[in-house]
Amino acid sequence: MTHKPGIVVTGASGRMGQMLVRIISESDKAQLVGAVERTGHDWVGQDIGTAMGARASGVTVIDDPLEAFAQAQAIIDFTAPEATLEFAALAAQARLVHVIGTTGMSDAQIEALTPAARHAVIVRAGNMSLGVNLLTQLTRKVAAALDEDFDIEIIEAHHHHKVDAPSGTALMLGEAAAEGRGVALADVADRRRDGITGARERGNIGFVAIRGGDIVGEHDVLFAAPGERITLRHVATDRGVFARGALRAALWGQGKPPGAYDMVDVLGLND
Ligand SMILES: NC(=O)C1=CN([C@@H]2O[C@H](COP(=O)(O)OP(=O)(O)OC[C@H]3O[C@@H](n4cnc5c(N)ncnc54)[C@H](OP(=O)(O)O)[C@@H]3O)[C@@H](O)[C@H]2O)C=CC1
Ligand SMILES: O=C(O)C1=N[C@H](C(=O)O)C[C@H](O)C1
Repeated sequence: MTHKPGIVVTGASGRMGQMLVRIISESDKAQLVGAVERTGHDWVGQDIGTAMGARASGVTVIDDPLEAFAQAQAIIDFTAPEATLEFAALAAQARLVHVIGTTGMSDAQIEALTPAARHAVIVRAGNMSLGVNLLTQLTRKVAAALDEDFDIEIIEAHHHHKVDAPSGTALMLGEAAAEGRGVALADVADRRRDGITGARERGNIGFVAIRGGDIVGEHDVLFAAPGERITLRHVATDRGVFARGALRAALWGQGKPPGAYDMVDVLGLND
């Protein structure tokens, strides 16, 4: 029998945490070996399956990440920036594959992952779906083909619980558009529109965030010129696409040299 990599899910009670627990439990390529929640969380001490209202899984939710990581080959982490930094240090100590889906990280927080990536395989992406990662490639190509007569706007929509804006995906798409244009996103990003903003600046890449209801995640890249418009669109209707992407990343990372990777590496989209 082949060895199935053991995976720990952090933030196991969250929307993505529960989806990951389900997807890993159904997989014949990996096994769930740990579920971590914050100290004081109601689910600590309970079986993760039972806490989710499903069948008992044999995995108890614990609040000591290091204890959980000791059993594992990979952790999948969709939590919050401060927590992700803490988990990265521990995953590096344990030489694990650390798959990071957490968004809303500042540039300084992303930079702070660098020491961990010397010891661990870190796969980080603002969106783990195949569709969005393909969309970034298309966005880069379209942006490279068009001149600044085409205003680029990135419009994203998410559920009302989401705490960060623009979404991680919107920023990935913005980076791709800026790369296509041969400019730095930081120089052209327009993230604040309120009041008398003045006319739109030529060459800027604008971001618009919609929050409402249970929208899973929708992203449009609009290229608007006088007389014509192009829209590239991705719509996620099921969080399973992110969880399956993350599991694929955790498996892909096994045996890879330490370093910082993304889903384009995992999916081989640059090959
Ligand atoms: N890259 C991708 O493909 C995707 C990324 N995401 C991102 O994943 C993240 C989580 O999203 P979602 O599941 O909807 O959010 P939830 O709020 O539903 O879940 C977050 C989980 O992380 C836990 N958590 C938060 N802060 C800490 C902390 N400091 N220490 C320990 N645990 C912590 C929460 O616990 P508690 O409830 O106790 O706070 C909760 O269990 C977001 O950043 C989101 O943008 C989401 C979908 C796809
Ligand atoms: O918070 C979410 O839900 C999502 N977050 C990611 C993001 O910020 O882009 C990915 C996905 O769109 C869902």
